[in-house]
Amino acid sequence: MSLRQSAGLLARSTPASGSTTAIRSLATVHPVTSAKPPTGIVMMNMGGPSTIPEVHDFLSRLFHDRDLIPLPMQSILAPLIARRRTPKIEKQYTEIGGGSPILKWTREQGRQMCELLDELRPESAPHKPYVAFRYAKPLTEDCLAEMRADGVTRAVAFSQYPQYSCSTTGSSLNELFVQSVKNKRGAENWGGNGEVEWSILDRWPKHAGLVEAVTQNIRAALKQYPEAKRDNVVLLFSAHSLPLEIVNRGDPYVAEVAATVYSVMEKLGFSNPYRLTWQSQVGPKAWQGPQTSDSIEGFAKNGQKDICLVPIAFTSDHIETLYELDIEVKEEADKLGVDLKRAESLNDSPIFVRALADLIKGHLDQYDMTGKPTGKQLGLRCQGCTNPKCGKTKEWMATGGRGVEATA
Ligand SMILES: C=CC1=C(C)c2cc3[nH]c(cc4nc(cc5[nH]c(cc1n2)c(C)c5CCC(=O)O)C(CCC(=O)O)=C4C)c(C)c3C=C
Ligand code: FES
Ligand SMILES: [Fe+2]
Repeated sequence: MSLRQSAGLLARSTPASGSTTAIRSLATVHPVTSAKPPTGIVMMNMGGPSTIPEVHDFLSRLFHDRDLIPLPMQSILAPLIARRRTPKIEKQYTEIGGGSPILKWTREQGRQMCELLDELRPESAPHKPYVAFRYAKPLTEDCLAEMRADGVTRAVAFSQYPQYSCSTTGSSLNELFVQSVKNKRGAENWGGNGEVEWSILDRWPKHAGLVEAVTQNIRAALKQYPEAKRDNVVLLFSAHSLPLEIVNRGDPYVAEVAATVYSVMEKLGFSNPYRLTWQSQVGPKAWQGPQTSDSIEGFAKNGQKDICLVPIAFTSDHIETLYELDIEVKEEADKLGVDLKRAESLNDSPIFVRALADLIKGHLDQYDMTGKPTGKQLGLRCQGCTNPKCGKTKEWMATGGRGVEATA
């Protein structure tokens, strides 16, 4: 299919369901040269260690993040936990081929998305993908430095988590705020005083292209079961769990994951029975359940032995699909006599890449029309939020980046 044909498909699809918020922030840029600077599309995600020697630093950054895991005496405990956990996690990344593929897939998704966007929306072309990972390179500060070198003056912060959690997208946005403030201070040292106009695409749990891409992967996985059994295979949607204390303070993630699942099932015409389960709990606290592995055991005991796993809260492969589901959970399922298969992750699915381009096009159109500095949903703090960083980030967004130093 040509890019133009793809663009036609996109034009017919539903407008972006993600909320669009916009901020204008002062940040450092080089003086703009005669060539038009690119529109920056900043792909925000947690990242993963691309190689085994990067595992320790990845875990160390992760356990230092108070937006994800608030620990007592964080600066003392985080390095200890990271060091203790490193050998086990190194082994897991070794078993899945020597590292996380998340950077490879993000770059590929970004490249194809921007190629499409240049055709779909010439008025904001050229579009350039930038990667801002929270715990692995390239980090937010690396991303901002690259944008500065390219002379970017307009950028979209694009969360790669379809469903919003304050522990994931919220953490990335808080980091973008912190690093942008540093960048602004850097600007004065550099003598530059350019302006980057930011807008934020923070969630897209029911986007038609996302739903269609997941649905296609489920249909392909179901084809691997004998026809006689196919319609009764249980679709077991599996998402990374959240500690209950985060759910109970009002985090929207669990509800938004459920919204994605229901949209996918609607698209499938409720062809199969299904459940939503939760995986990857870490540590002794209570987490959202039921757990994916317990669910398989329970279904097996009740005589349901045909199960298809569907990863639903992450858009590319990672340790939780390639190790936890494909190795650990699969081994358990085999012992229980369960015929367990898995729908592929979205990775470089052409429908998914078109969905990404469609999301950004809808977002840019909406921003150009409304120019609104903040979206309603992103502006609302959780009812149980006590994290001052969330307030400052949202204030920064709500004031369109003005008074950025005062709030830092
Ligand atoms: C939507 C996805 C994710 C949510 C929500 C999430 C919350 C969350 N995670 C931890 C702790 C850890 N997560 C780890 C790895 C990891 N987490 C996600 C996704 C979500 N996490 C992914 C995709 C990955 C793997 C990255 C890759 O391989 O590319 C880890 C490190 C691995 C380990 O030590 O087991 C930890 C720790 C918490 C505490 C949390 C919610 C508060
Ligand atoms: S924890 Fe949700 S806004 Fe702060
Ligand atoms: Fe996680």
